[in-house]
Amino acid sequence: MTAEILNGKELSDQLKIEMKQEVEALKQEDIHPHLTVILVGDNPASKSYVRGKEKACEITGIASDLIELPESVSEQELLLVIERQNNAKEVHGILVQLPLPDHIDEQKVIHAISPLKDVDGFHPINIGKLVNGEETFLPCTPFGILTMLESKNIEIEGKRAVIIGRSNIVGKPMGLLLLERNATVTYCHSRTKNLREIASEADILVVAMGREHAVDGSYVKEGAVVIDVGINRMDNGKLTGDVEFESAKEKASYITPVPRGVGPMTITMLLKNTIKAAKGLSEK
Ligand SMILES: NC(=O)C1=CN([C@@H]2O[C@H](COP(=O)(O)OP(=O)(O)OC[C@H]3O[C@@H](n4cnc5c(N)ncnc54)[C@H](OP(=O)(O)O)[C@@H]3O)[C@@H](O)[C@H]2O)C=CC1
Ligand SMILES: Nc1nc(=O)c2c([nH]1)NC[C@@H]1CN(c3ccc(C(=O)N[C@@H](CCC(=O)O)C(=O)O)cc3)C=[N+]21
Repeated sequence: MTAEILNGKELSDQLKIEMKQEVEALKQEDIHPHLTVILVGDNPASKSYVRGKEKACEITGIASDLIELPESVSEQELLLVIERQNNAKEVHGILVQLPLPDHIDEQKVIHAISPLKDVDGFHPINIGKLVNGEETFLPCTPFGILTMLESKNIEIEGKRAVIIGRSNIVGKPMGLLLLERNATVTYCHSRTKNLREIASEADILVVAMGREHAVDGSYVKEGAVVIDVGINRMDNGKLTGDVEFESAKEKASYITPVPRGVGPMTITMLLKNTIKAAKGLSEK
């Protein structure tokens, strides 16, 4: 089998056209969706993601502010900046770009963001809702992956899903979302034994390890759906995933490329959550 490529860039572009119309309609009702992105330090990768987010906001007509703080900013000062955004009526969504410098407690910062403006879906209240299967802001990367699966009518119910990676922002919420949709979910991580054996039982294999080409075709069951979340910069400057694309493609039914796979969908779901926040707050 040779896989069909799940083009996240193309799907993102389509969704952005729909969102642009939705934003225009909201503006008629005097609701102006507005996202604030807070960037600490000048990590080049973070800067590049943030630029992507600003561009996507511009395309869809969402207002975006970027607050850049120096690497040396104190935790207290950052918390104050967040508090101000929590209280700013015109701001619907707040995103603090991760990772943060070592002297700042990431969890403390995530706790400080109003759950109503937590468009990343990282606040413990929103994670709790996700665990309970209640309506909430879905974390953008898993939400984007789900949207890609749905766009191809890929069945989830009853399927065996294997997630490699258990981070709070990707692996864990991904498993919860698939479980909610009645998949049988297995989490793998760095202490997992027989990774290849477990992975090759998956109907849906999600790889979020942050290790260039750690998974190749020998980990993929014939006909499986392979989702590559990894973003790794190679020595030649190009981006590549956690999956060795060529050999995995020969066995999969669907596969996401890197770049132009999951990454663009993550940003698009951020916009979706911002629109949702704008609608929610306006109802109050
Ligand atoms: N496309 C997108 O939109 C996004 C892409 N990313 C990318 O996805 C990747 C993962 O990100 P993130 O979840 O934040 O990463 P983390 O580094 O937080 O987590 C990596 C996970 O992979 C596991 N892992 C590492 N090595 C192995 C191994 N040899 N065998 C099995 N499991 C292993 C770790 O296990 P343990 O817990 O035991 O340490 C951990 O759970 C990165 O490349 C990141 O850049 C991230 C966010 C969004
Ligand atoms: N609070 C917070 N929320 C996040 O959602 C968040 C974060 N912090 N920190 C870092 C990770 C990573 N992430 C990506 C977003 C888009 C692409 C993306 O668009 N990638 C393009 C390539 C972009 C390029 O060429 O540089 C692609 O895969 O095609 C990748 C990765 C969001 N993250």
